[in-house]
Amino acid sequence: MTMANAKTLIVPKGATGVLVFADGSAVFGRGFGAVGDAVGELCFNTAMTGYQEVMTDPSYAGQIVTFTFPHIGNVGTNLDDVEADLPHALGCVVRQDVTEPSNFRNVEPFDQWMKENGRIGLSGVDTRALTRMIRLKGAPNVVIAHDPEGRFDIEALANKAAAWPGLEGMDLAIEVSAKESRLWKDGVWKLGFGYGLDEAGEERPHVVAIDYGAKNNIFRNLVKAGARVTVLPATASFEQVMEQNPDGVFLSNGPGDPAATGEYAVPVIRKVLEAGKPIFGICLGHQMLALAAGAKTIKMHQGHRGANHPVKRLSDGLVEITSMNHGFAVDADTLPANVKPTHVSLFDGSNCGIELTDKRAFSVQYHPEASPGPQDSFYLFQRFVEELK
Ligand SMILES: NC(=O)CC[C@H](N)C(=O)O
Repeated sequence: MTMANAKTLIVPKGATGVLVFADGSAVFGRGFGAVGDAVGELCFNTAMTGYQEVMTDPSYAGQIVTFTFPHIGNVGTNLDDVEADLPHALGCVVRQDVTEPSNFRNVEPFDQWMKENGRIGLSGVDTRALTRMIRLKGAPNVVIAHDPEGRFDIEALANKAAAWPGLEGMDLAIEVSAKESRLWKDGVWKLGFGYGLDEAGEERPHVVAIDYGAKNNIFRNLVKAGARVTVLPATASFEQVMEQNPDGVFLSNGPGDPAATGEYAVPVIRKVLEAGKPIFGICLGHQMLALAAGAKTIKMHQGHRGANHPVKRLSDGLVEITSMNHGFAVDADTLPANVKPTHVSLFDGSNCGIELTDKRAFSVQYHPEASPGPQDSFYLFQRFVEELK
């Protein structure tokens, strides 16, 4: 890993990719995937598996992911491990070069998949050193660039990184959300019985999900727990939500600053609460519920991204091993009297769950659908769907 100042920088021989920081420092390596450059926030993920799920999680919009696990791409890409149709992370930084895929499920090599989807990769980087740097200084704004000829104007790229306003104050949900309402069918078909009906032919409880950048596996889990799901765009009005005749409302995960998305989402959620409809939120959805209840969210120093985050359930002390991906958090000190904290991170004590004491609404900061535990947190989907029956 080479770091130097933009003015004195010489691109090392053989370097075809680079990460450029706003202060002009740079990390060189080998580019893969798409050619070009992209600007965003650099964050690290410590998960040892699931790179395709990470790359396709819409909550990574506006971000470049550096993986601490060295072997990324070695099982290629497939049609199952996707949280959305496209990768949403802008790019990724990895230790080892991407090798030929070796897996029976592989349909396309990782580097080719990245290229086809316009996503930039950088390999040959000491990603653990990069991670330590982020831990020390916080998540930086960077440009990732790939040029097979190794021609990089570092100063121009540094200026681009410096000019990017950063995730704070940025609403990205609006960009990645579904544009139209639709029925969620995938999981129901896979379970082998008709849409809307359960095994006994009974109507399933109807969950109306507000999509701020939802991961597909959340809907699969709602269906698995016994619900049928209608997905609405992030900007859906209270009237549009109620038109669907929901038994309950789900608030999805999503990218960007929750406070920015909250500007249009919170008034809708408050009305849903007043109407007495049960609510369940995950990640950004958790932050939305907290904001609607009157709490505040804050930007974290480095965020939580990985698949082994221990979370304590306060009701009985049970510890769940969870998957996380968030760079903002609900400020526990701002929770109003009618909001009870239900879960807490054992890494840093930050809030990981809430419940409203005067309404049927609860939410978690982590991802119960991602199942690293593996099933530690599925009870949340069951609890919500039972509530609706
Ligand atoms: N996964 C998510 O929903 C992330 C929520 C929010 N964008 C954050 O970074 O905190």
